[in-house]
Order: sequence, then C-alpha cells, then structure tokens
Amino acid sequence: MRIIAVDNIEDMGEAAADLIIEKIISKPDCVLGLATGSTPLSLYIRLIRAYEQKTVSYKEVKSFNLDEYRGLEQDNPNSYHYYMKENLFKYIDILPENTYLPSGTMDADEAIRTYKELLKDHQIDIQVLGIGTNGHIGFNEPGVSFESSVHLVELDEQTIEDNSRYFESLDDVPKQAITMGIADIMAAKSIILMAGTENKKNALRCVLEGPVTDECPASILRKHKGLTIVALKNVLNEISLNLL
Ligand SMILES: N[C@@H]1[C@@H](O)[C@H](O)[C@@H](COP(=O)(O)O)O[C@@H]1O
Repeated sequence: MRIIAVDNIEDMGEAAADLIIEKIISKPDCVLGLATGSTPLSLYIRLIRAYEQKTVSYKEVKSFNLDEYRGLEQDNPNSYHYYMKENLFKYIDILPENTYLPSGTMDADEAIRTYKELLKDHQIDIQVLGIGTNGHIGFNEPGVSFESSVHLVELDEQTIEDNSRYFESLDDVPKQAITMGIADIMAAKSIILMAGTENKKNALRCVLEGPVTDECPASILRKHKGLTIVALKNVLNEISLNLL
C-alpha cells in the first residue's frame, strides 16, 4: 500500500490526476474505473484541465462507473449518469459509447447481466474510489460478500442519510442501487482510494489497520497490491501519527 498525504482537497485531486494522466500517456486505450460523490470532484477538475491544456486525450479511454441508483432516469440530476456527464464527460473528448454505467432503469436482472458481461471483457487499469462513512466502496454495504460481482443493493440507512444532502428529503433518496461487487473492484490492476473529510476517519482506519472484515467492506483493499491511498494529512495524523 502506498499513502500520499496531502494538505487539501485540491492537492488530493492533483495527486490522483497525476497517476491517471501518467497511465493514459503510457496506455492511451486504458480502462478507468470511476466513482461519484463529492470526493472525486477535485480529481475531475484536474482531468478536465489536463485535456484543455492538451496534456492528454481521452479518445481511446474507456470508463466504467461503480454504481447507479435504481429508478433514476439518466437525466435526473441525482443520477450518477448525470453526475458523470456534468462533472467530467461533457468537458473532455471521451467517446460517449466508451463510457459505461449500470442502468438504473432497466429490469434489475438484465442491468446486472449486461454490466457483468461488459466487465468480463475489460480489465480496469485504475479504479478510483471514494469511501462511505460506514466503510462502503461503490455501494458495497457492510455485510457484502468479498466474492461479490455486480449486484442489486438495499442501501444502508447510514448511506441513505449521508447521501440525503443531495436530495430534497430523506424520502426522495432511492433505497436501492446496482453496484460493481467487491471482486470486480479487487480485479482492477491498481486502485486509488481518496478520502478527504474528517467523517471518513473511521472508515479509513479500517483500511489502514484492519481487521479485514465485511463489517467494513473497504478493509479488503489492504490486500490489494496496487492500492494507493490519497488522503488529507490531518485525517491521517488523527488515525496514526507514525504513518507519516
Ligand atoms: N456510491 C457512492 C460512493 O462511491 C462514494 O464513495 C460515497 C462517498 O461520497 P462522498 O465522496 O460524497 O463522501 O458516496 C456514494 O455512496
């Protein structure tokens, strides 16, 4: 495991973007695993800037997102399809047909089968991850099997509450999602885990110190040989001073 300690959110985005841009330059047709939430926004700003400055082109890149809420149309501002379009895809030259997310509206079994098939044919070179306050990655909630592939999830109460800040009310937050499984995430060649806020401290601690348990799904990441954690210095310091 490699740890990059940064001073602020902007530096966190820059550190993650540097790793991704380096990969795209060496492998222009690489496959990126992408995440949503507030954490990767500073990364996407950097990736857009790199395109504008002609440092990089995404023409041959493919992307797979971790998850999507059930029941939200692609043009719903709270859907992850919408998030990706508005925060990254529309500003860069990635081809729309090379950007994949699970369907939120297709019959669930069909959506799962379709996404599994697509993932079977593509190994992810770099998987970007945020982390939930309960240790979820993607929407793999506590209790998930480490062997899981793409599946339908009943969202944890904690997750619904955490994510309700984006919705008008708690009742508007979808109760289900389709997510890549833990096995899909662990199959990526390398993983960048980003953690930028104080409320992620406990979840991050379980990645850094273990134990590996499905009660904290992210704890399995410590077994991945290509894991890089990019996190705020003050959050890391609070977990364990001797890490830095
Ligand atoms: N499914 C996403 C996760 O992939 C993300 O890591 C998490 C944290 O979001 P934030 O970065 O906004 O704290 O939110 C959602 O639940």
